[in-house]
Amino acid sequence: MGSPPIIDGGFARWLAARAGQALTTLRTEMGFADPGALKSAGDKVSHDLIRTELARWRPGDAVLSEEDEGSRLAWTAEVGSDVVSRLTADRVWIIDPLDGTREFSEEGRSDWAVHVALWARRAPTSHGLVAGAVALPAQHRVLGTDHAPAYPPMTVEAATPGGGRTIRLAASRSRPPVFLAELAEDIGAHLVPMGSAGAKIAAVVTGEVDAYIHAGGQYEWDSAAPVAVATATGLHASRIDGSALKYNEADPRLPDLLVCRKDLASRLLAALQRHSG
Ligand SMILES: Nc1ncnc2c1ncn2[C@@H]1O[C@H](COP(=O)(O)O)[C@@H](OP(=O)(O)O)[C@H]1O
Ligand SMILES: [Mg+2]
Repeated sequence: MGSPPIIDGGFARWLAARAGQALTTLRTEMGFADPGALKSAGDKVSHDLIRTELARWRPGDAVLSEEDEGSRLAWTAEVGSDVVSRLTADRVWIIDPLDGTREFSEEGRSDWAVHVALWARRAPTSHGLVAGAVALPAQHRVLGTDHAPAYPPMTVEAATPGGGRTIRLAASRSRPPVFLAELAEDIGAHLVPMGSAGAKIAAVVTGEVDAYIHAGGQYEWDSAAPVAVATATGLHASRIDGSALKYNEADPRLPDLLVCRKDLASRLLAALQRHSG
């Protein structure tokens, strides 16, 4: 095997793709008879692969991974030195080895992903993410900041003044925000249930849906890599109150977000203000 790309964006794509291949192989080998075992094995195989490659190729960088012990804890004096090291590090890889774990364990579903993002202290962006890749192995694609996808094409109806195409809103198929059905009805939007934050943000990036709204709980690794890709593409990404998404915070909880086409952001933020309070 040759060396991976030196540039961080290319390296993130390489790493996410490799983990995605390992997950695809695992799904084939294990089958779907025991979903619990498949989920656990998937988390472990992908996490171990990513951890090993990061230790080998980026030994000086810190890592925040969903599958690390204690990763969900906010930093306090009692929490171990791993957490402290990422808070003083200049570069931190934020990893979700398997996003959409539930869907990964269901035969025929392709809405699961591998997330690899890099946060840097001296980043020019407010979210601090400088590279990222989202592998969607069952969709045979990897989206990455190294070759940021083109901005999603505007439909003919949306481009027509007064054109009233229904907004397509992606949301969690298992844990949608409690207020979302009402919000959708208010703005005449159509809900598209889907698993995995990465798969939903990828659907916004490719123009399959117009927006993704989440609230009620999530962690930095659920959105870091897909938000890096979405913002590199030029899409809007923020908290649902419009404030900036922040990564590598002492508390890794990042419970809500809005990712959407720029032209929809003010309308959706106004609707969120009416419904999410
Ligand atoms: N209320 C909640 N609290 C914590 N995590 C949540 C959550 N709702 C969604 N998530 C996480 O966000 C990711 C996407 O969720 P969903 O598929 O429902 O949209 C999943 O990541 P994992 O699959 O990595 O656990 C899920 O665990
Ligand atoms: Mg996740």
